[in-house]
Amino acid sequence: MKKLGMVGWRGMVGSVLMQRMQEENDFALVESHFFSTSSAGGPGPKVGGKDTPPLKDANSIEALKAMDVIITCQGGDYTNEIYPKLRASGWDGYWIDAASALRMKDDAVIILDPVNRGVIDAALAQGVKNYIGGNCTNSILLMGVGGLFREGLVEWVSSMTYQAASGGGANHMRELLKGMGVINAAVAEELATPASAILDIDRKVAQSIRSDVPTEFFGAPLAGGLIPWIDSQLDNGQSKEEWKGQAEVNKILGNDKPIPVDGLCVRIGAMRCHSLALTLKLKRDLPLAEIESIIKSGNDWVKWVPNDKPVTVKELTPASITGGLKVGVGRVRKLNLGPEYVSAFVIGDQLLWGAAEPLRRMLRIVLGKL
Ligand SMILES: NC(=O)C1=CN([C@@H]2O[C@H](COP(=O)(O)OP(=O)(O)OC[C@H]3O[C@@H](n4cnc5c(N)ncnc54)[C@H](OP(=O)(O)O)[C@@H]3O)[C@@H](O)[C@H]2O)C=CC1
Ligand SMILES: N[C@@H](CC(=O)OP(=O)(O)O)C(=O)O
Repeated sequence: MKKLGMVGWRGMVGSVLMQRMQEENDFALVESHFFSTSSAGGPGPKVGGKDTPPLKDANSIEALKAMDVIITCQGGDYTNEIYPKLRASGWDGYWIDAASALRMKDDAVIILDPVNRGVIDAALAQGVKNYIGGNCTNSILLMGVGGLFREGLVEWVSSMTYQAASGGGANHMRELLKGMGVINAAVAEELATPASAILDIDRKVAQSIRSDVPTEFFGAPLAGGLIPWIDSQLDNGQSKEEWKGQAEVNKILGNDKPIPVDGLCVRIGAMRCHSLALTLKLKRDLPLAEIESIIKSGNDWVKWVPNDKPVTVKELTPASITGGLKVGVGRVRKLNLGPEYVSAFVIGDQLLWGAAEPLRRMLRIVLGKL
């Protein structure tokens, strides 16, 4: 049995990964070893109802070297610190990583197997050993409308995003909820009094958002608002998150000639569903029915939502999508811009296909079980 080292398994992404691996019985396929950066020697997690050996030191190159496969959700700082030392020590195992640190390296593949299994298989055949999960927004984009890319139909795509708090991490999710509570508390009395004036409520809410909603993690109030910037600022005016769109989508697809992908990335007050409002310029004027069938054929997780109001407001929402593997695709229609211009709204749980799911599937691919 191959030895699997799990690093970062108790963080937010790692916990979702652990849950999925237990659901799919992945641990039965490997001899698993759990690592920690902070509590080596402490008790390991229960897997399949059984205890695991004490935690190993995630900073020990010797301990890591004994693994055949390492999956890490520990973050980019850990990868930057440990990965080069591990390779320099002669380790030749498979490194499967949720962090962005190695994504654009020449010796790494961005993994999203329902979309780029061919790219992954070719890399495995060439002996590539580094397999990195994609940026959540781009993985959801491709899980949603990957069929159109597969058919070579996309000339360019503009992607305007609505990204959940979980993309920042657990503390960001907590900050959003605290902020919601602060706003509610500021007007609780008025809300309990039906006759109270709505403009008085609105004034108090605005005051509360400006002064009292916590901003420690997001740097600006998110509850009751939005933040039109995600990640750092680049010299060309893009945010880093926006830059990743074109860079990662084309690397995932293995394109020699890049398809332009760009748009604005916006943080909103959803918990863990990222959404994207897309404008796609297609290379041809296709009937809507054909576009629908190509999108549906993209992969088994596409949840097609017809462009009708009642079903859209019920099914194409975070409330419907959160916690599941289905990626909703709807609001597909021709735009006034011309017959090749098509809109789509894509929504997915960013901790599943956006983070954890491609990692556990890559383990199975390495093991020859998928
Ligand atoms: N958040 C996201 O949406 C996405 C994140 N990623 C990547 O995954 C990385 C990990 O992200 P995320 O899971 O959000 O990070 P977390 O902050 O939740 O977890 C990272 C590590 O923090 C340590 N830790 C310290 N205190 C606690 C605690 N109270 N509870 C749990 N863990 C604790 C754990 O390490 P230890 O056990 O060693 O102490 C844990 O593995 C990111 O840096 C990013 O590179 C990728 C895609 C999406
Ligand atoms: N940046 C994403 C989350 C994330 O972790 O992305 P990446 O894996 O590319 O660093 C967000 O905030 O929604």
